[in-house]
Amino acid sequence: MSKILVIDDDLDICLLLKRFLTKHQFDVQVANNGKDSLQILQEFKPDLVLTDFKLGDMTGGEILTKIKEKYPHVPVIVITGYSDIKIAVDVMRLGAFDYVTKPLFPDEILLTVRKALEDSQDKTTQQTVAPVVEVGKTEVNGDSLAESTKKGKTFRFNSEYIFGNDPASKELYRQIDLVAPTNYSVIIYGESGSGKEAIAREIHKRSKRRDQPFVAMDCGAIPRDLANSELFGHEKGSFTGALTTKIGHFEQANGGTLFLDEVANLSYDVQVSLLRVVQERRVKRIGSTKEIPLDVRIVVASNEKLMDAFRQGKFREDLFYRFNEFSIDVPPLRDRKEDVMTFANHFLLNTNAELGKNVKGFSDDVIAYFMKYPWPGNLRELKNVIKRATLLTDGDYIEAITLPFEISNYSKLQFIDDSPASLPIPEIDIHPEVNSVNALSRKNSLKDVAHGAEYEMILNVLKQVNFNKSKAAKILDIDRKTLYNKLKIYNL
Ligand SMILES: Nc1ncnc2c1ncn2[C@@H]1O[C@H](COP(=O)(O)OP(=O)(O)OP(=O)(O)O)[C@@H](O)[C@H]1O
Repeated sequence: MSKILVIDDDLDICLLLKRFLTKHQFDVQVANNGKDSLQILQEFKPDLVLTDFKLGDMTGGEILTKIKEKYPHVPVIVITGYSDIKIAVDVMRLGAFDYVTKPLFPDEILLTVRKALEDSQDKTTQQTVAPVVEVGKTEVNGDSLAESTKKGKTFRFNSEYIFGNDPASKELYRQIDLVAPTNYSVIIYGESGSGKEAIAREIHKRSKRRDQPFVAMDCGAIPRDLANSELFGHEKGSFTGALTTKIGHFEQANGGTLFLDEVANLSYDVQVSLLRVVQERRVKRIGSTKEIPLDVRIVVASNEKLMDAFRQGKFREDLFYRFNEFSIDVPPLRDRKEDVMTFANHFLLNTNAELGKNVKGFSDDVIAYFMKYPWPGNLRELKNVIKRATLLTDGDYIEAITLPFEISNYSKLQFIDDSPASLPIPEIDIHPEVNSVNALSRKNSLKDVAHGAEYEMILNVLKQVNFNKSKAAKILDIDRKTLYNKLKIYNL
């Protein structure tokens, strides 16, 4: 039975999550603040942590960093506020496995929890990903999918790679095709969630090493003092706390590919050791004199250009040149607009299979919103939006009401007015429980019209004063507290 630690300062949420997860055969403990959670972590040794981003005594970033310092292999799922996509991007950078947004939906939580546990198991057994499943470019064949699900053919969520049609994507895949069969080291640059790890796996799958292990290490999430032993391994008793012998990632990846995500985060000392291992193609576990010959292809990823990092003295120049045999720039999703619906359909297909649903596609409004929105969290954000929307959809098509506020109101939230002709904007859904399908039936009530006018007024004033809340409250002739309450209600 997998063990889960739930951290939230809201006792009701803790209770609900505990009940729900226990019902699904998990062993659950809860903590209501950061300090207690660290204590429970040590004693309970959970397989997974589900934590709210805002705790009374610590921020989500702090708690995440602390967990990752001590328990780098424990996947952490962060619960974020409804429209906190920037926070979501940040927590992913800090090493969260995934994030779920409020309001919480049990099925979504369960899906993410299962995926995280499955993924961490995969990592410990060092298996490579499931084979690529070819899917149609823009159409979702719900029936055949439901059929295959019925027949018990399993589609692993998140595990299939698809190719887009945007010229930027075509160029990207041409480069993958070129470099994959070689033994070159590769640097993959791209924003968070843009698909760097997916590309590294694809390179591995298309190489002669495909039957050997693919090992991924998130250098951003590993604390400095653990990085050496994670990479190179250690012998039992070689330092305090080395209770057993550990095989490092290099050895685990021997014959295959080692993927170092966020490589610029490795400390300078670790970079020195890394360079030695890469040059000599031999590794020694910490505390051992035995040299183990290596045949490992290295693929690294970084958010920032390594050339800049070495110019700033953060990254070793010689290591940069070792890795830079080939480099790939992954375009952000907003720069490959032609692919948005290809990926959307792909994620819908997968989510349908996961949930045993048969949602056929997207309404025209949704497609228009998707094309307009800049997707700061890239493919990861798109995937999460679709997971949630599919869950909320009872009909055949995903409707705008199931989208997060910041997507369905994106144009309204911009300073520049968009032409209404270019994007049909339905009424703003003013309720925090925007995802609730019931909200649809309330759209024409007098109360909603009043709320709508209030919302517009507040938003306009906020824009005028560049979102300075004190000034806005003054102009609106309300006190700051009232303004804050209204911002909360309107999810602004
Ligand atoms: N070509 C693709 N086809 C299908 N799914 C994809 C593709 N590329 C990325 N994804 C999915 O998008 C999500 C984000 O991708 P990935 O983890 O590779 O991004 P990343 O750039 O490595 O993120 P980070 O910078 O946070 O490490 C994953 O769930 C991944 O499965």
